Amino acid sequence: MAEKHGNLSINSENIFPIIKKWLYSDHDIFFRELVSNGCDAITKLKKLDMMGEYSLPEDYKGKIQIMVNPEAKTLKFIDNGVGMTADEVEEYINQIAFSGATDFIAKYKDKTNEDQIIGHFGLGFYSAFMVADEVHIDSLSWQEGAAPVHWECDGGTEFDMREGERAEVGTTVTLFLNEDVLEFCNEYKAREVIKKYCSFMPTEIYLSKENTTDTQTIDADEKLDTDTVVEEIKPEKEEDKLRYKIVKRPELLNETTPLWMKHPNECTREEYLEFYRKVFMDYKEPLFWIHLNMDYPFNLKGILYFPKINMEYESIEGVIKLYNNQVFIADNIKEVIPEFLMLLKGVIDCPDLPLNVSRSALQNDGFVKKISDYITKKVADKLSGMCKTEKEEYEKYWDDISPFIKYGCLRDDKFCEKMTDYILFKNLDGKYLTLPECLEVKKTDPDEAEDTAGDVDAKESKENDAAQGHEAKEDAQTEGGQKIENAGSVEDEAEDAAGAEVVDADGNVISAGAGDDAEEEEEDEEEKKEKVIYYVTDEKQQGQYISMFKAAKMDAVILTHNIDQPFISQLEAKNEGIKFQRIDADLTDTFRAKTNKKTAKELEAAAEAIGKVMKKVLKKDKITIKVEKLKNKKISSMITLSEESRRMQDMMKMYSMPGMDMGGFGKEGETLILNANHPLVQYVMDNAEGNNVNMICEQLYDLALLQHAPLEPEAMSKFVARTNDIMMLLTK
Ligand SMILES: Nc1ncnc2c1ncn2[C@@H]1O[C@H](COP(=O)(O)OP(=O)(O)OP(=O)(O)O)[C@@H](O)[C@H]1O
Repeated sequence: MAEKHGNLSINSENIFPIIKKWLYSDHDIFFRELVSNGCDAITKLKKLDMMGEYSLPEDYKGKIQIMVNPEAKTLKFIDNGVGMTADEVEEYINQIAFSGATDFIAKYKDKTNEDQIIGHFGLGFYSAFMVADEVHIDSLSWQEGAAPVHWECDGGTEFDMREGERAEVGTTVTLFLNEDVLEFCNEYKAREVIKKYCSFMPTEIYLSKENTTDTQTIDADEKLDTDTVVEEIKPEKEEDKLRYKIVKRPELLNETTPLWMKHPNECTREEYLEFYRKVFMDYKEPLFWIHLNMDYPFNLKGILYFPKINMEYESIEGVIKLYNNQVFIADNIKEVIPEFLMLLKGVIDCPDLPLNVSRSALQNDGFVKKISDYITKKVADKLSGMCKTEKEEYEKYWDDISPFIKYGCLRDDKFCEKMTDYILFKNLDGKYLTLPECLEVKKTDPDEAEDTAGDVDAKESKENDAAQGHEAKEDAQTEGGQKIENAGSVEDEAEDAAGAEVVDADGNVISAGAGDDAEEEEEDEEEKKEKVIYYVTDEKQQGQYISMFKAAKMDAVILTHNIDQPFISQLEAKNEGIKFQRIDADLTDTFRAKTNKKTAKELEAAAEAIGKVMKKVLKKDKITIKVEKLKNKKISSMITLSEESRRMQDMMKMYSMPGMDMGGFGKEGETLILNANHPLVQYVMDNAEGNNVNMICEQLYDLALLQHAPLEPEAMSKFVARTNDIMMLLTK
């Protein structure tokens, strides 16, 4: 062919400095582009063979060789694909590819934020100039009679083309590296980058050092025709084999059929685990995985692993690697993968993705949204399916996966809808219940429960027999025994007791609704509709309340994770009639002895009197003081903290700036409940002016506080000193 010197048809003065500067942050991407071109060329040649237009040699094996040469400061990409004729180089490299690169630059040169470009697809061949001062192409086309072509360009707008010397069909691209990026011709660096981008490309990729003197030793029977023997190693003992020292073989760096490309039925558990270890370098076994495999309406394959998350010690950071036809694009592209799934580890391969567009365009791409929705749906299907058919396994994983699922519910409405019935709640007995199971009504009779606790005297027990009979009948209909109580049902139950006369702890007949006005009944109706799920946030701190609940055969669920508060708030917002209440938020009727209206009035009056004394002694005006007749006579005092106030306080704490005074919000909604059934409280009621009343009041308050939260340091010192004083009294 005639030598040719030409001008590259572009308007820009020189696009290469722009390419170099602009793609600076991930300029290793040229590896991916040049290897991809080689892969494409091999695929094309195989297709020509299949179509009968070309005949591949018997022993043909498509492969890409990458050769580093630190001395010459070059990098070579050699493929045995279709190759190019001079005309094709003219068309594809001088015109199309160049104009492609120019368009690309023109489109994005004003975007200062490099992050806006996904993977820089579309830059192709010219990405070589990001790192090379000069690039050569040596190619021989598959076409019969084609002459080899040599093309070179030194990074300006001019190129030279002449007949080349390449003797085999295929292409060699040689990069003469810029002094700033010589690291790329270091074998180790090259391996790292190739592994990053090309680990799963569909053609074998070999790395070697040009003219290397490195050697390796092999058994004689392993020798290949391509090996260069440096030395024969004679066996020392007769029974040993003959060995050869050979020039180090090129190293195969990729896996051409990654696990996600196989059908799930063909993959073994060990293969999934092996793949996980290799790709994510995580030697902890994942909990389980989902193999995505779909061809319609779009092509998507992948494997998502649920890693074992230890929330207390590690921050959760997943990795989802995105591939396009086995070519790595990037990690964690949130436009394609729903954000909450970023906690997982996995690979997604979607050849249909439009990757040469900006991220903002991806966000608005309906197709990308569909992919994202599909992934979400698949994950929800897998989880709900597991909950339905492998409940035991699901329960086993629950503690690990629950923060992830709850986070998903908070972030994604559709996921939330699908998962709501498969969220598990661990109850006080360590059993896992679904939300519907939690809400199943357990018509508990407080008195029967109290009997079991052994804290009710015989009189009370007998008096409530009527209600118990009813309870037994109901219980038989309630599946699984102990359920979380339906607020409002307790009172109704007692009153419904088929005309039975219900008597309070003092022997007074309760009016059982006869005297109640219509308004009260309406309120009951309202209450009935609202289902309360009690919860515990700290099993140790709320231990006293847990004991009370257990004694009363009431249940609660354990919600100790940070994410639980926003999660339950969302559940409440989305499910009218469901209310979550911390175990110490209020005194439920279950714990109160039944009283008639007269006693209630008396207690109110007593509360007012004792309240004054208490407030004065404790120097707290905000505190609410109630006097109740608790069935458990061992409890003298307890604190409740209204759910709303507590949530508000928690929120304020969470958002408070350092140093912000929280005092204004402190303890609002706090109620001190004094048990009129306890002799100490009775003593205070009867002896408001008594000698030790102050001390008793303070002690009652501190004891109540202690069961609810740790004491502040100052309060603790006072408590200890006072307790000593009280013990001194015992010595007298
Ligand atoms: N190793 C190669 N063997 C044969 N043809 C090649 C080779 N490298 C490049 N080409 C030809 O040059 C053209 C332009 O390459 P370039 O990498 O710039 O863009 P592309 O591969 O078409 O698309 P992309 O921008 O997605 O990489 C290719 O389409 C191909 O026809």
